[in-house]
Amino acid sequence: MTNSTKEPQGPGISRLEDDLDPGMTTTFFSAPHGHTQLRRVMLRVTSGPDKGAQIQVARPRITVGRSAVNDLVLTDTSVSGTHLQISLGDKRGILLRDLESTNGTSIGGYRIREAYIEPGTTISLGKTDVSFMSADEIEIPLSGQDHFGALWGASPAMREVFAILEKVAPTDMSVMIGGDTGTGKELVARALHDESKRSDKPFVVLDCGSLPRELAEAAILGHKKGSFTGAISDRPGAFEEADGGTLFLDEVGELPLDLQPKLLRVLDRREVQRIGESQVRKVNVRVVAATHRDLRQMVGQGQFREDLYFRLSVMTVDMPPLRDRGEDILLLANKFLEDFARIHGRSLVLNDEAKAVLLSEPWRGNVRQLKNTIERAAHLARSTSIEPADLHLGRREGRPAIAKTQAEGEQKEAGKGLSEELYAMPFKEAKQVVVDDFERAYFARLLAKTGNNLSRASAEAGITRYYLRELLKRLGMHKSSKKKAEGDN
Ligand SMILES: Nc1ncnc2c1ncn2[C@@H]1O[C@H](COP(=O)(O)OP(=O)(O)OP(=O)(O)O)[C@@H](O)[C@H]1O
Repeated sequence: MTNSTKEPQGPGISRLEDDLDPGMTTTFFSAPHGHTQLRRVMLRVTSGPDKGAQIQVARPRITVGRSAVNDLVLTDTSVSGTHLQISLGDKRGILLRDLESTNGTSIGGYRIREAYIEPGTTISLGKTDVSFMSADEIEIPLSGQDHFGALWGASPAMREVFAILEKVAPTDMSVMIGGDTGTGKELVARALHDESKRSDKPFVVLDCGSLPRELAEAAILGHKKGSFTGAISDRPGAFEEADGGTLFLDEVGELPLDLQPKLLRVLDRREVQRIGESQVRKVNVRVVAATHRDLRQMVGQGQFREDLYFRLSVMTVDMPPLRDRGEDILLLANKFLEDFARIHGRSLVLNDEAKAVLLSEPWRGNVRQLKNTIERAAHLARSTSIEPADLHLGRREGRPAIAKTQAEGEQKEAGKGLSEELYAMPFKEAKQVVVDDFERAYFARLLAKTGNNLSRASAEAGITRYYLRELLKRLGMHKSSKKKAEGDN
């Protein structure tokens, strides 16, 4: 049994590469100009109900399990939907990870949660043994460009993404964009639209993560006046609004399970029926979706519909984290300084020490965090040169406490209770520390009060939902609010 006809995924997807085997995608290592290395891996089932089955794949993450979304699909009933994952993108080696399977994953009789493995390792799952074997390395071309739309990057990982986007953009293919927060998923969706023949038609964003459950269906399908409480006028849904153009389903993994068949129906039939209406309206929409979650794992765990997954993932692009593409850090930082100069009329450069600090950061918040860091530093810099102190990095551990005590009444006297350390800092830096802390506390309380409902929270705060979402993202509070909201629903 092989699943080599499965839709390929990840950067370097071979679907468009005639010279590569189907199912092949890439893992990149430092490479000569114009090409990147792929490592093709072979898995062979050596015992169990599927004995003899084997696959050859070359993609950054390979999964094994019973669901059809896996690269190696097993029929063994003691194996979980998505049982285990093998990651080739980790610089430290080939990482095997059990995906919280019911019956566990073992090597040499020892149950493991995570382990680095070598070719030749036998992995046991359920009643099945799978031999992990190495295979040959091949090369695929990289884009000659260092940007695609507003997306910049010169690393092989980004050039590989650009090469895929250049080919996919002019088509009507559905694209699923994966990757951590702040890696540029929304920018990819916009660029795909801008570079397509639909560019003069609408680009509509539907953030599935912040849609209140009771309004989600109407947001997708639209509604007729009076069809439910609050439906005060006829309204088109996202598909109608995007007609002729592109609909970007952001955080699609957060879409409630019971709504997923409705979305699938619209995608299959290319028509919508507004809530409360019998009329059917034709729509011509290209769908691009994004998620920071592992959708294949969600499918395996029954949290996301398999048919919808395949419908949305005709092509999959995984955005590499910034920590894996050090070459891009200074390029992006300089781009953000150019943007700053254009907007504020002030040209700044990074001094050598500041560059070294940037290169040593782990960038957990990815490009968004880098952008915020550079913008803040540009505002704080006292000369035309940005110094390490302006970057405010490495302060997290030793960050000054804002208040020594928050006791009632003590705040009446201006500044009473503020840490002495703040007074020792330059004014702008101190103010930023205080404002950051205030914003975090304010929005934490607001989200708790409104049950993480962004629409209600923005109304209470007197700001737009879009602005609230941007603020929460900047403060690193966006995802947690979504997760909580999901639990509430
Ligand atoms: N390659 C890039 N070049 C230039 N700017 C980038 C790049 N990647 C991300 N950015 C900038 O970083 C910020 C975050 O990007 P974006 O919102 O697209 O990320 P995301 O992956 O969609 O994040 P989230 O999952 O949190 O919604 C934006 O301001 C965007 O313009």
